[in-house]
Amino acid sequence: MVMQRLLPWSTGRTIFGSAEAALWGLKSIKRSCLNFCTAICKAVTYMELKNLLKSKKIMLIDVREPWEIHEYGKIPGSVNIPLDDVGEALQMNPKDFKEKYKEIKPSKSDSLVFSCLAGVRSKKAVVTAISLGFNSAQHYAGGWKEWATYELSEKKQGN
Ligand SMILES: O=S(=O)([O-])[S-]
Repeated sequence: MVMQRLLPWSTGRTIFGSAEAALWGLKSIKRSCLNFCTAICKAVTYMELKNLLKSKKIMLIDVREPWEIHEYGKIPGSVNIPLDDVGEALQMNPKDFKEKYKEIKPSKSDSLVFSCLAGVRSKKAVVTAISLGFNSAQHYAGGWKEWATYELSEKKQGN
């Protein structure tokens, strides 16, 4: 009798307890992912990117959508691979990559820098690239937004 009275309460508590545990688990996973991204996503500055581009030692991959590039412009020398295609592109065979992107496919030891508008998508691209073994992948957190601002002010100063 006592057990019967307790059962609904205890079942409810169990369900509630499980939901609470699941929620805590999800929050903890989210926190870990954010920490993971922050820890592994190395970022380059505007000046570092400029120097890297000059040295031709990197492949700069712009992960914005093609329409954004047509509409707003792009960092000279960048290759457009939209974020959703990054994983597939980095797993393509070199011949298909060359055919599709008109560039030599980077090797896992090559330096990759991802950029987007303001650093959100490029950070995700770094996580994808690193998960595929491109361990020196970095991103330009300032993105097109910062690049365009700096370039404009450099032009105004006549540099
Ligand atoms: O390009 S963005 O994802 O930073 S807005």
